[in-house]
Amino acid sequence: MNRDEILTAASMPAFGPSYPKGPYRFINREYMIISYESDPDAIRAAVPEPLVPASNVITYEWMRMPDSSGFGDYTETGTVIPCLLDGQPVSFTVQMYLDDEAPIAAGREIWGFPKKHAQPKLELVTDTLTGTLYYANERVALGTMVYKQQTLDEATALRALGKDQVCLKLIPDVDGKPKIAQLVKFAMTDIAFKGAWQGPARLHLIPHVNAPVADLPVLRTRGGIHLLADMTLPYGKVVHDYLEI
Ligand SMILES: CC(=O)CC(=O)O
Repeated sequence: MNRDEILTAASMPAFGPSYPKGPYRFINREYMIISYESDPDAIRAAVPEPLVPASNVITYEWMRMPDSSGFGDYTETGTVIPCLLDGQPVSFTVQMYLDDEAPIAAGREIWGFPKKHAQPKLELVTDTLTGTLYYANERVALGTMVYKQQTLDEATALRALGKDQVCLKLIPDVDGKPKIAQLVKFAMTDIAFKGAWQGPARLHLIPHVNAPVADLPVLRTRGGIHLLADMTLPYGKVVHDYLEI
């Protein structure tokens, strides 16, 4: 393998890369997003400066991605905190759990998604849209929402899907010291809306040391939205570099 071949490899391992180069297109990406009130001190502790929490209402989300270029068929779940960055609204992803190695590796290495391997599920069970998360054989999250009872307008859904997102990317150097410590921003593009609904939802989070979803406790559930769309995840942009300060 020569230098050019090494530098154009899509990802590690160069001999059988975990994921190809982008763009990454998702067909029929389905979301169940449950909003809930949580503890303001716990929220502040989970948010890296200079991001500032926008409110004490945060979201716990499930995503089904049955047809994703380069990544395949997988399910993901995790916590997102609405924040402000230089006064602008962004969504900060605190933790994510998924069942597919390719997007775990790509998500962590490219954008800094806080992804861990686990067993999430999002499915329609009789009349109930149902999300679960199992970590190390234990159930740590259960979300339920009524199914397609009330539509949500397309403009609101597109605003939610296209909102700027931010991740904290942390990659150590060979000596264990930080090599990359950045906030990375990106937003979904080329969104093809396919449907959106809203309605009552419930969320139950169970304490677990290695999947600490319940460390942002549910004080009151506000409601859920259910979205279906195609979209592209583009590369990101560094908006804050902790090593340059
Ligand atoms: C690869 C990714 O990080 C995208 C996703 O799983 O949402």
